[in-house]
Amino acid sequence: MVGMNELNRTYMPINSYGVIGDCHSALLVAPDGAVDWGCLPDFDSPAIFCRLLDAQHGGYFQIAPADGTIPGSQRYLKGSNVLQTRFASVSGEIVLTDFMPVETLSAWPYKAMNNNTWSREDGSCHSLVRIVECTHGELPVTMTLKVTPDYAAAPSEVSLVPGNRGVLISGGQQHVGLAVIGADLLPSFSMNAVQEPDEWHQSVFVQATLREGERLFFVLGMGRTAQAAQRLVEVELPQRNYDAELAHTLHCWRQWIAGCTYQGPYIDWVQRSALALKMMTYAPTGAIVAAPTTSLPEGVGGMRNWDYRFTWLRDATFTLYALNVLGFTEEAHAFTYWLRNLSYANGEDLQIMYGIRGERNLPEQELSHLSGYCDSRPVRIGNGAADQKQLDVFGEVLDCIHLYRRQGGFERYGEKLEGPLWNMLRMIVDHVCAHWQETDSGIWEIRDEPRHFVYSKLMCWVALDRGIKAAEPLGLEADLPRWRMVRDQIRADILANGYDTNMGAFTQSYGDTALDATALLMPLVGFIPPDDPRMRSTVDRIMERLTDDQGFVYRYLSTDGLEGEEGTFIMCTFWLVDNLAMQGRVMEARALFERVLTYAGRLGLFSEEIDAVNKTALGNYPQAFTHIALVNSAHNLRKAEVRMAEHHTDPVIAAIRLQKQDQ
Ligand SMILES: OC[C@H]1O[C@H](O[C@H]2O[C@H](CO)[C@@H](O)[C@H](O)[C@H]2O)[C@H](O)[C@@H](O)[C@@H]1O
Repeated sequence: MVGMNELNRTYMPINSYGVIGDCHSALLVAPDGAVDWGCLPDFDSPAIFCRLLDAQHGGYFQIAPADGTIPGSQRYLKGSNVLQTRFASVSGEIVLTDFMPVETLSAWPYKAMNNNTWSREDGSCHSLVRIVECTHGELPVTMTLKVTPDYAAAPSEVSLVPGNRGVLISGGQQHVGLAVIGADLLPSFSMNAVQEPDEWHQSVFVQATLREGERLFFVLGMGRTAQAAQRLVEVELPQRNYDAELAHTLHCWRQWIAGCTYQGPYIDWVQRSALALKMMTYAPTGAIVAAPTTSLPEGVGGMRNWDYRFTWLRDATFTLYALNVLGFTEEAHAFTYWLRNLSYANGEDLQIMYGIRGERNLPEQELSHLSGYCDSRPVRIGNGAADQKQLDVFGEVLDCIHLYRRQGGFERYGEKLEGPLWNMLRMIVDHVCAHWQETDSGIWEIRDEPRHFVYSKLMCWVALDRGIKAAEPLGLEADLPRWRMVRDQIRADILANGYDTNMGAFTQSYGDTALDATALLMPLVGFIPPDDPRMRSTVDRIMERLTDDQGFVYRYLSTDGLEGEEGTFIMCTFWLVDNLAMQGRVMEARALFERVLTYAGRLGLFSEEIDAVNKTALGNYPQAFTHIALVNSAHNLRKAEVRMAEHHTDPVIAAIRLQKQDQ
């Protein structure tokens, strides 16, 4: 019998998914107990579960009541990325606990750039643990496992391990082992494999009735070879103690989040964001992905579908900035190692993004055999943006190292900025001096003619500014007179060419009247005071002309060389929150911030964009950019509220206000 949950299942809202990870990869788990997205063992491995991108052909791994009408509700165990899905009915309740075990969440020590998850000698590695337990009454349970290796492009061979001990599946270069533990104690247990209509894949079904207190463990691992997968299922996985691994994994996440220094309102949101960001770090090398998914559309049915399972210098340094704000520095330490080990000959040669092991070659391909999330084609893997010139990334790298240095990061780990890292930064600043006047593709990676983007110039200014601020006090080798001169030139250039006096706003690019949300970053990077009249009117113009009916911000509305439309960009809305807060418009800022929060999924996770018409989540998920900006906005709101309270003349009222904010 096939459970109802497998029938007629199409697409779930993007932000309805729970996400679990082990800092090597992350999986998306739907509230009906189905893992619909999974690239194992690493973020950039080919997906073995991709029902998220093709409801008919993509693989998935579901554990749920046989009665598919029983709804599941998800929550994270407090302070962790361990996910629980509860299914309750009149006859009984089952609880599904999903996690990827971690030995440590310390970002240190990693091994080398060419390192990956295949770290054990026998070629086995990290795993997905799914524990299903009946907590009262009794309930028939179904497990369905459909592995579709290589993004469902490779056929697979399935074999059941005798004695109901598990399943082995091989296809393409991927070898999966599923160990089933506890079947021998359940007389009702049955397991069988059924050919799928596509003839390429088989699905494995388990049926069992669980009574109160009874449990089944399903543990999925990857082997480097078919033999390694077999050894996993027959020898290694059954020997492990999953209660102990769950306790240890919980302890690791809770110990990590306990390091969060943020105190203030929205703490649960901030901590969930921090936990999501940490999940996007790749422990073996210190890299950080922009999101663990590919091709979740920026417009449903459209072609704006991109692969985010890579490390953009921009996204990664923004992530570290947010983690730094929260008091986490180890991740920045690990990232500086990744950065230092990138291969490049000079500034020209430095890419804007790399693979998680520093790979330079990320060819963009379309997977035409997948229909895409809600028919949003094409599904892409790889990302052509890797070959673009984007001059802003230099400023982002310098700014991130600047904050890390100011927060004592180098001293904390007994390191110095001098040496290979400074050589790299100096090379970057010199490169900026030589190239800041050029056009580029900008932060939004437009696929159109390069332009003189104001934001790119702004971040060139930041690169110079932070370079000077590091070199001056530390006496580091630098062409300071040139750096100071170029910094001033860029500033004058932006003010002369990037501000439209008729419109009263900083523009997207020189000689253009289009607006761009990145203008909101100008006060945040210290280029201009937040209450400068030019900044105030820019904020007003953005609120008038670059927002939807909820006041959410589009990144731009100008052409970008791509077809189709997209939603409002959540990170940009948070930048507006920051600007309002910094201008003292704290009530407006808080209202906007709270309105955005209503668009999170039930677990507090966000994708990249919001559909202005249907009010649904769009884009890759969970998206680092959004969670970074949420953290920064909570922090900026708190600072603005403290400032307001301090300036209130009546100390009693000020104290009451502050107390209220802390509740
Ligand atoms: O809009 C077109 C571009 O969209 C993607 O880029 C966006 O995501 C990146 C990762 O988060 C981010 O760094 C960039 O600022 C965003 O615009 C896509 O990766 C690009 O290939 C595409 O051209």
